[in-house]
Amino acid sequence: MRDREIRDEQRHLDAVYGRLTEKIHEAEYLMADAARRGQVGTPGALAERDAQVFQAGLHLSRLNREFEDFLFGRIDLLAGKDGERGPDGASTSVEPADDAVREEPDGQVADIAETLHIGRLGVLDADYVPLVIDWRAPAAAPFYRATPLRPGRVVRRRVIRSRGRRVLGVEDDLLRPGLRASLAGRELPVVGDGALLAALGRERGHRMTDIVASIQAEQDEVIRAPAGKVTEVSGGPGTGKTAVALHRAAYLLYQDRRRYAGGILVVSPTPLLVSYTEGVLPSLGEEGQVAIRALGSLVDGFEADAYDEQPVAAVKGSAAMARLLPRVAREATEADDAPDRLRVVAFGRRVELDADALARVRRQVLGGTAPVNLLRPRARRLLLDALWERSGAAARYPDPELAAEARDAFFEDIGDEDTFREFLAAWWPERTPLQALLTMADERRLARQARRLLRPREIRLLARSLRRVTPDGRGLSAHDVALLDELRALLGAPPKPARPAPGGGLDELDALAGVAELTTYAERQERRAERGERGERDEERFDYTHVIVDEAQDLTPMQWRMVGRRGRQASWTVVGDPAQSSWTAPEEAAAERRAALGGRSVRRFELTVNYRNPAEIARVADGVLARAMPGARPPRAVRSTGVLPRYAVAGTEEALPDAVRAEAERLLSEVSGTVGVVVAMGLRATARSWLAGADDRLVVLGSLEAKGLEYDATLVVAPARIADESPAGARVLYVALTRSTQRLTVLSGPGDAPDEAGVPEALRAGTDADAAGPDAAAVSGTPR
Ligand SMILES: Nc1ncnc2c1ncn2[C@@H]1O[C@H](COP(=O)(O)OP(=O)(O)OP(=O)(O)O)[C@@H](O)[C@H]1O
Repeated sequence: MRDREIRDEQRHLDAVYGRLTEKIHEAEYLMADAARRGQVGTPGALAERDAQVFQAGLHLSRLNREFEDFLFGRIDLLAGKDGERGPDGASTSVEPADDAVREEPDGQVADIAETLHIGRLGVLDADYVPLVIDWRAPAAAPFYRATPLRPGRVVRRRVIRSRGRRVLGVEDDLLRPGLRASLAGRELPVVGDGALLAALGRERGHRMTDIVASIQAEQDEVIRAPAGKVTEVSGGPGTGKTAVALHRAAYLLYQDRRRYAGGILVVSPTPLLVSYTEGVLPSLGEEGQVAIRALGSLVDGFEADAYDEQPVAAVKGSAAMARLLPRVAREATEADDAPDRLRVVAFGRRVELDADALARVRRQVLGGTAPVNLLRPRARRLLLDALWERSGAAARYPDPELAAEARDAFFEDIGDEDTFREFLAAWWPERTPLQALLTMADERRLARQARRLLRPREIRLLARSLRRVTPDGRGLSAHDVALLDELRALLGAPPKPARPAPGGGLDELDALAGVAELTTYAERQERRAERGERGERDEERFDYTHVIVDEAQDLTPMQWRMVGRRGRQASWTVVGDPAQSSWTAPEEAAAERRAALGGRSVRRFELTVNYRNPAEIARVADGVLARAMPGARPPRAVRSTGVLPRYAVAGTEEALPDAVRAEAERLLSEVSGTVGVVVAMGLRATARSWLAGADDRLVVLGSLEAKGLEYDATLVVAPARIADESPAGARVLYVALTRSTQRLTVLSGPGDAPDEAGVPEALRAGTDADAAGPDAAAVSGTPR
């Protein structure tokens, strides 16, 4: 029966590829036709050509891609209630018709009225009959949502596994097990079980894969939630928050491409998580439509390449910085070598402003409300005012009209003089955010500015950490980047250098027709890079239509402010888990988060199933969670492997390197996929040197870098050092323990106080809290 069913699906897939081949030929014809039009040369024809090339090119690149599993699902449905059909050719009703199921003496019977195949893109045959329904289309929703409790019209759900053009296998679920259904006169067959579990057990690589074939009902609710306002998703580790957020981006694009194309920003905590996840959207057919950026690369022109230790991070991320930075920005114009005297010649006499007079004018200028760099015209005017005053000329013109005329002439003459202009440029220089940030490395100056905002120790830490930043922006941390963004807003953009007149074809088209609509985000990025090479700066984007924040529990107040600036008009999807937060002042962050989301109403979802960790590993992590966040209810692990975590001990500091190597080797031999070695941030570089030259399936990570990632096997080294590294250390340890899909080894070092079974103290304590029972409080990895 299995072979017959596979042959049936193969026939369908052949028909789909047949149709795709026709579409590819159509698209190629359109491309060739567009090229001919290109020779006409009028702007209108060019714009039309560009649109056509864009559409055809998009189509071609999607169709030509040999998707591993272009077609992955099928649902067999009862007749629908209203019998209406939607634009994709499928019936729209979710509920079965009243007479769809017949009662017979030996039970319920029904005929399958409609069969839909679900895939990565929709494909219609030449008669507009759907061969494949796009997974994001409303008609595909029952594939993900139907449950035996609420089956709707779905009788059988089938997951189809294929490679290239070959169907390899099928797995069925019966949603109405009591019903005898027939399809084309034959009883509906059911093959295999466990499509989800098969997906979860597969080996992991260094890139995340999509989950379209096995999205679960609670996840589907989030993916398809209406886009208005704020969609907030909480859930413990491994519940699919990141996966769901990315699939939601693809769904929004499908829903309203005009609105969202190129306008979705995904904010990720680390560059590692960016590179881990960035393949998912292209695999869903959305190449280059979504900007995925790490917090440290959110401000154009800067790239964080350094890490702040926890006490420094705590200062830089805190809301106090939002009060300190305006002072820094205001004083950033005061250069050490600024002139302290202004001399001009007016009416044949020397007129002069001394240091005191200049200081008075500076205070007056700063009374203005514009960003600091934009106050220069005000500075010019107030300096001229002061000079006019000082010249005493006003007294010579009793008639107010004549006085005003003389004053205007004075302003014009003096204002245009080279000496005055040079003075102004030196006295009120334009400052870049980086220059302003670097002024904070001066501890004495910072101490004055930060009075009553920071403690002396905090001031010292801050100034010291900024001394590592070079004038060209190397040595910045992700926290510094948020400060730069704040300073950029406070200073205001210096006037842009005049753009060269539009030259090449595409730029010209942009200018003509606002063709941004017609080009892909990737194309625009490429051109942006080209412009960058030519030394032209593009304006940074702040007008995203949708902002997705991953690992939202970790954003500091200053980072919320930075992200908030990019989504003033946007709708939001915010996913996170407070139990994994490495940030220590949650209330402060919550206030800035509310401000960033701009008071929009919030729709909350919670994911409750852990798809990553086997139950054996989840149990160990749950113990640590109970200690890190008493009362938190962990997510439920769906599978078990029968393999318990392993505990190993290195009794001395000297024994640690060999033990790490041995345990890492052991895990490499036990799994065929990736191995992550997680150590305290302070041990990163050393641990990398211990494992230099190891198999490239192995990665060494600092605890904070492990956020969001997963490995077939994880080695957690010296847990107490991870836990002791910050006040949020126990939560960071919880993150480290929840990275594995198959195997976990915990290696105790000196200081971990392992018991005779090798279980370190940090993991033992959890069992006490376990005794309080799982229902100790109604919290599940996240507060309700
Ligand atoms: N419905 C699903 N079908 C198959 N795999 C799934 C499904 N949901 C989640 N997964 C897998 O579970 C793993 C965890 O997902 P993901 O990284 O999105 O979780 P998360 O909630 O973001 O975790 P964390 O909080 O630890 O960052 C991934 O490998 C993902 O592919």
